[in-house]
Amino acid sequence: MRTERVGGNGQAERREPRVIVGAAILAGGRVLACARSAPPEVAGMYEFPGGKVEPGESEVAALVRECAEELAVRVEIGERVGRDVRMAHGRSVLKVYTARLLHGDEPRALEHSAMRWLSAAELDTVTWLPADAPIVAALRPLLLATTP
Ligand SMILES: Nc1nc2c([nH]c(=O)n2[C@H]2C[C@H](O)[C@@H](COP(=O)(O)OP(=O)(O)OP(=O)(O)O)O2)c(=O)[nH]1
Repeated sequence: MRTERVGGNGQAERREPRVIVGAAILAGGRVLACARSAPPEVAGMYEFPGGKVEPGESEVAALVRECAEELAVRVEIGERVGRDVRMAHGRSVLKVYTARLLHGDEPRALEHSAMRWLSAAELDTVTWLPADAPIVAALRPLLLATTP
């Protein structure tokens, strides 16, 4: 996917959208949802832990790094969940992967204001960031299939 913008020389430049990765951490038929603490417009809304992929970094490496930074956990990254979600008029794209906790690690909300483990039936009990809607929809059958 590419977006166009007009550069300083007045010509259209093409640039790849910024990739944002999110981890749908699954355990016991539940997924970990994390409440953003900032910025104010989205504070309290839920998301998947993650963030921007840095230049030269793989999506999996970015997820492993973000989960360590935000939750102090080690994770194994699994398959994609849902589709690519275009955000910010195509300037960025959200990609979510399943993940599982390793070595008995327990997430701690180092950067989020709250965390909740949600079952399929509880997915709609929090307000997700708008871009996450198609991912949450794709997660529902996955959670139902893995409910213990
Ligand atoms: N991590 C994450 N970000 C999401 C989700 N849904 C969604 O719209 N976003 C948006 C919110 C932010 O605008 C952007 C992620 O940016 P961020 O600020 O969290 O990224 P980052 O951790 O790399 O932060 P920074 O280093 O730039 O401060 O993507 C989601 O489920 N998870």
